[in-house]
Amino acid sequence: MSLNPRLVKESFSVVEQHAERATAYFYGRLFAENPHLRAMFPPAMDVQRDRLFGALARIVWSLDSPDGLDSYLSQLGRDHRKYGVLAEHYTAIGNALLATVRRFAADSWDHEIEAAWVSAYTAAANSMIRAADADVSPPWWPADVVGHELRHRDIAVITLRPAQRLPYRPGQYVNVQTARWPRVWRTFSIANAPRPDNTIQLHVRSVPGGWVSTALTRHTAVGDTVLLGPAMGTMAPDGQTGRDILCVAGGTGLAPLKSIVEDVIASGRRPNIHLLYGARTAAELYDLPDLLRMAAAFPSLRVVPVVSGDPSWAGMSGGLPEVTQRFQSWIEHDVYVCGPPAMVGETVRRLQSDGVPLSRIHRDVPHAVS
Ligand SMILES: NC(=O)C1=CN([C@@H]2O[C@H](COP(=O)(O)OP(=O)(O)OC[C@H]3O[C@@H](n4cnc5c(N)ncnc54)[C@H](O)[C@@H]3O)[C@@H](O)[C@H]2O)C=CC1
Repeated sequence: MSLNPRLVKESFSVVEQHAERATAYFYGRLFAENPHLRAMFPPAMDVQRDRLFGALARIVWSLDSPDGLDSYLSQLGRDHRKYGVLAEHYTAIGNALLATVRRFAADSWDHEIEAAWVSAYTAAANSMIRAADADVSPPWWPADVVGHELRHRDIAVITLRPAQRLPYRPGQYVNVQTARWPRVWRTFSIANAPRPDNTIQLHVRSVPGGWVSTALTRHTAVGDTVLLGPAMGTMAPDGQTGRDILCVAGGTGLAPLKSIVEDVIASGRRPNIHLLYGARTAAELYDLPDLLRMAAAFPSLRVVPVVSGDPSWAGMSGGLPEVTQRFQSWIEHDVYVCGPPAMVGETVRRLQSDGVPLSRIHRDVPHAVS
């Protein structure tokens, strides 16, 4: 059976128009046919549904880029070990997925499309299973909370010490589970470059209705334990380019960029680094004192705090996408952008229209932080 990305993409673009109903149908079908699998999922399925569809969309639209797809599937396969997923579960999931796309793309469905989906799913599942089987690291890491600072009424900087070393690259994120909400995992970026004592820091804003973010900011203290999944994500710094660096950080989107900045500094290279760090109010610039200390120690780092909604702020004011354009040209820079999705999208659009090649702009795919 050969892969036929075009047929899979065409039929998926029809299913995408009914994303919400299709994911509800998928899980309904999966649990009706395999009731024992329900216990592997969290009680509330809303975020899980979005995640499934996001991952599926990313896989389908990358079918023509085998290298990127394979590394994504390998990460996904390794990450799924923390749910206790076994090879046989992929058959149940594949059956429910096929039933779902068949139903929602019914008008154009035929044997050829069915064969294209079966072969794409089989290849994807095999990549995930292979990566999971080959992984000798733990499926998850218990980590002690060794520091908890509430820096703003709903933003905490939390320091964790995993029981075993958790390997990661700067710019990556981890899934986190708290004792308060078993089986509910949410992603947060690691905010520091790897340290000799293995501690990692997370920047967490509690969002309305956010189970894990609220548990971490309001109901977690030094001495508690959380669980961490393996590190994921592709926004790693490219040490080879020798170019200067621009980082544009919105709110707690600062976390992965701080890790990248620390890593560049630790590498001994001294490119000029501009870090534009934006918040709505001055009080929400929760990490500014620390960033200013870093800038004082490393003159090649320039930190510019930017506030978008506080008339009493005497420093640079405005929205990050527009403020980014007030400086010199960034055409020769490597650029990293992280923060609320709309801010990231608009900043990238403006940089691109100013002539910064997309290949030098790094952003990670959005992930649920709640
Ligand atoms: N905590 C973490 O580890 C990570 C968080 N993120 C994401 O970063 C974001 C941080 O959110 P908050 O701290 O609540 O940020 P926020 O809503 O307080 O905004 C931070 C900055 O982004 C700007 N901004 C917000 N919405 C905008 C829009 N529509 N257009 C242009 N600019 C806009 C604001 O003006 C401000 O400068 C979340 O979306 C989160 O998912 C991303 C990666 C890691």
